[in-house]
Amino acid sequence: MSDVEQTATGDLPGIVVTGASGRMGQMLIRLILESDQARLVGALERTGHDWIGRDIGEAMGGQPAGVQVTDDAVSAIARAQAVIDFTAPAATLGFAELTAQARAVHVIGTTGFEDADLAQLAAAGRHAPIIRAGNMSLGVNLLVGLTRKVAAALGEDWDIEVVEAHHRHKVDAPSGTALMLGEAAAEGRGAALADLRTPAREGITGAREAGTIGFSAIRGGDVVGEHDVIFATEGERVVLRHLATDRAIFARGAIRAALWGQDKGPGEYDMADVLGLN
Ligand SMILES: NC(=O)C1=CN([C@@H]2O[C@H](COP(=O)(O)OP(=O)(O)OC[C@H]3O[C@@H](n4cnc5c(N)ncnc54)[C@H](O)[C@@H]3O)[C@@H](O)[C@H]2O)C=CC1
Ligand SMILES: O=C(O)C1=N[C@H](C(=O)O)C[C@H](O)C1
Repeated sequence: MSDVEQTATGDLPGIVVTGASGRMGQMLIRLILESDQARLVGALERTGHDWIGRDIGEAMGGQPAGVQVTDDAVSAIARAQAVIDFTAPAATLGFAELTAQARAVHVIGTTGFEDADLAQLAAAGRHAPIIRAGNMSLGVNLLVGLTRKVAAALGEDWDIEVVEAHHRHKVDAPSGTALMLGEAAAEGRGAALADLRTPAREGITGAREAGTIGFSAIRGGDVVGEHDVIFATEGERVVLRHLATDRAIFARGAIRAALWGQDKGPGEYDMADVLGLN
């Protein structure tokens, strides 16, 4: 590579990918290596993972990428303008402290947070931009707006149910996307989801309580992600549906968010901000 090319590449925002060997981690690394708008400056995995010390391109079965997989998050994040993080809640909370210290953009795709975790993320967001969404795809973020509108237009005699399906490896339920859709439906009804949410049903549950929002989760095979918001009343149903068939939709959204965040101040943002849907 010539000096001119090196300088041009060096000016691009440097991105660290956490959970580098994961389903989303590998997809992100592939797309960043192909991108002419960002460069890969780090690939993080958990301590003890057998990819630590290997070139990430080779570990993924391809050409060398010139970036070694590491568990040294402090050093990797110190080099980053953005960290894209699809791991697990405990790991993400640790990375949020480091991105706050490094003043790097933290793009969080991880799902399954408890309320206390979200309070910790809010604290980190006072030092650097955090962009978090349970789903980074354009389609789902459009569906969120539609769900809010339909819920606002239909009265309480329309029952709302969110049904989702994912691959057999998924560890959290309801999915982050299902919760986004449920929150949008609740907002449309002028309420908080916590006040309307009905968890998964089993046994003699009694009849459905009017005005509540129900959740059901299916797990199996290699389903990438499917979400239905069902509005049901006597005699008719409206179903809003999103089907994901390729994880690239989430990775493209996350990279777009990392670039969008480069000139943003500290704060918590979501994909509606990134996509200009607010
Ligand atoms: N917001 C969105 O658009 C999407 C969110 N997700 C979420 O992203 C998360 C990950 O999903 P997948 O990639 O399918 O899971 P995965 O299990 O394939 O990958 C997670 C990776 O994180 C790594 N990891 C765990 N702790 C770590 C640590 N402390 N340091 C570094 N690496 C660590 C694991 O070793 C693993 O390689 C889940 O919470 C999932 O729900 C997934 C797809 C889209
Ligand atoms: O774990 C997954 O795979 C996915 N997780 C996100 C979620 O919890 O909604 C997004 C997508 O549905 C895939």
